[in-house]
Amino acid sequence: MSDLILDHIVVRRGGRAILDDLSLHFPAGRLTAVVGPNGAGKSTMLDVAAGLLAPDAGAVRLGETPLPAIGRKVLARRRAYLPQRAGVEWPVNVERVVALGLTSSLPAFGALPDALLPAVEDALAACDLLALRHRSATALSGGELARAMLARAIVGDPELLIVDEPTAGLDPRHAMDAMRRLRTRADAGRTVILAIHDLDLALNHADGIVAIREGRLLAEGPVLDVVTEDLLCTLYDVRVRILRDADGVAVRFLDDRRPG
Ligand SMILES: Nc1ncnc2c1ncn2[C@@H]1O[C@H](COP(=O)(O)OP(=O)(O)OP(=O)(O)O)[C@@H](O)[C@H]1O
Repeated sequence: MSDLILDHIVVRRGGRAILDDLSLHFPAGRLTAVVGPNGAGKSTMLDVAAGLLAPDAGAVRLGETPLPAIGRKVLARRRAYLPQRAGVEWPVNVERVVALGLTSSLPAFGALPDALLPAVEDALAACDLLALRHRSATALSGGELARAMLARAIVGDPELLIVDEPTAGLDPRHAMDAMRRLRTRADAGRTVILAIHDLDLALNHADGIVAIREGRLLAEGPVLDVVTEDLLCTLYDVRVRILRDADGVAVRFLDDRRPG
């Protein structure tokens, strides 16, 4: 199992640096939540971390090995990446969508190869999709599709799992289930990175936090050490209360502009 290291990453678009000298360390065996306001650079950073976007400067390493030195096929086996707004263009059924996380080539119709079935069954069960396995992916609700996409990302049990907003559109039970799945992968030694706006989920399930604002690192470290009301206030420009009790942590944003 390998840590993922981002070393002085710069990405420029339209004449400005959208990632500005960003250095990060994502340890193996940890679930790290990447947080920050819209446009902070989270998805861009995940694209770089996944090896899908070459930075204008800096380097990414998985363990000791620079990502570009890992062959494309090997990298596809070692890491899974679930982008924001992942979708399905073709009316293939859910179990086939999930199986495509194990192999890049699969006939559009007919039974799945036996060798793929155990892992596909596990991923379908983990994401509460067994009852939907024969449904066309183009006929799923938004949350059901998000679960199918997460199942596809986890089905191969990759060493590096990068997921962008996997709980967006999920109801509370399925969102918590999704976080628990990611937690389980991290506990099994995988390097798990997720971008997320739901701070309650992030704070209650992640080990580490990376806070990014305007393409720069604002804070990084264990959740309990790093996340404070001051940090969240600086990150989002909103007053914040962090409430703690025996059930966990909750973040309340205080709307100063609320009428009345
Ligand atoms: N191809 C591009 N050309 C110009 N600007 C871009 C391009 N891609 C992204 N950006 C800009 O880079 C910034 C970072 O975008 P990114 O998608 O990484 O943010 P994010 O933190 O994931 O935001 P969100 O929370 O809204 O998903 C944004 O201001 C975005 O408009």
